[in-house]
Amino acid sequence: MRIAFASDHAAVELKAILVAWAREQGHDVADLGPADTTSVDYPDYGYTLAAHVAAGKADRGVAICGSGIGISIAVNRNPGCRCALVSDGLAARLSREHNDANVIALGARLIGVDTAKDCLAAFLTAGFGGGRHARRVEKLGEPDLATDIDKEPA
Ligand SMILES: O=C(CO)[C@H](O)[C@H](O)[C@H](O)COP(=O)(O)O
Repeated sequence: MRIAFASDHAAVELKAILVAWAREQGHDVADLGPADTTSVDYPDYGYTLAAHVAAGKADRGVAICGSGIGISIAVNRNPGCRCALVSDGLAARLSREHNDANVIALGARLIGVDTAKDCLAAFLTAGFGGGRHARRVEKLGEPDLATDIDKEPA
């Protein structure tokens, strides 16, 4: 699988560990940076990753910052991405089965390496469940609905 990784300065170390792990598993990995721990802004790297995934250059994306929050918000600004902030393997699996997430976000300051690997392994192996979940994911592809003040819940 083609997997793209990006982070901010807070997560360079965890990113390097996960990149190496993913390569060991035989995946085709792109590390979109940053390369060192010089302070950077998570939107810059989140947007780069989101554009990469939305353009079809990677099948899945992994976005990491200190908490995972900022970079997940950045990635979700791209309508071609469904980014799930996860902190355990079950949430990562559900992000695939129920939400067809194509990006996960991790908080390097909040979870340990083993948990991060659990999240990544589940994210890479679980499939989308379809059915009722497909109807809901389709609605996520209509961002205009989120700003329609007259819209009643279905
Ligand atoms: O976006 C975040 C919080 O929502 C991330 O945790 C960032 O990595 C964090 O804000 C960076 O903080 P720093 O004090 O500049 O290292």
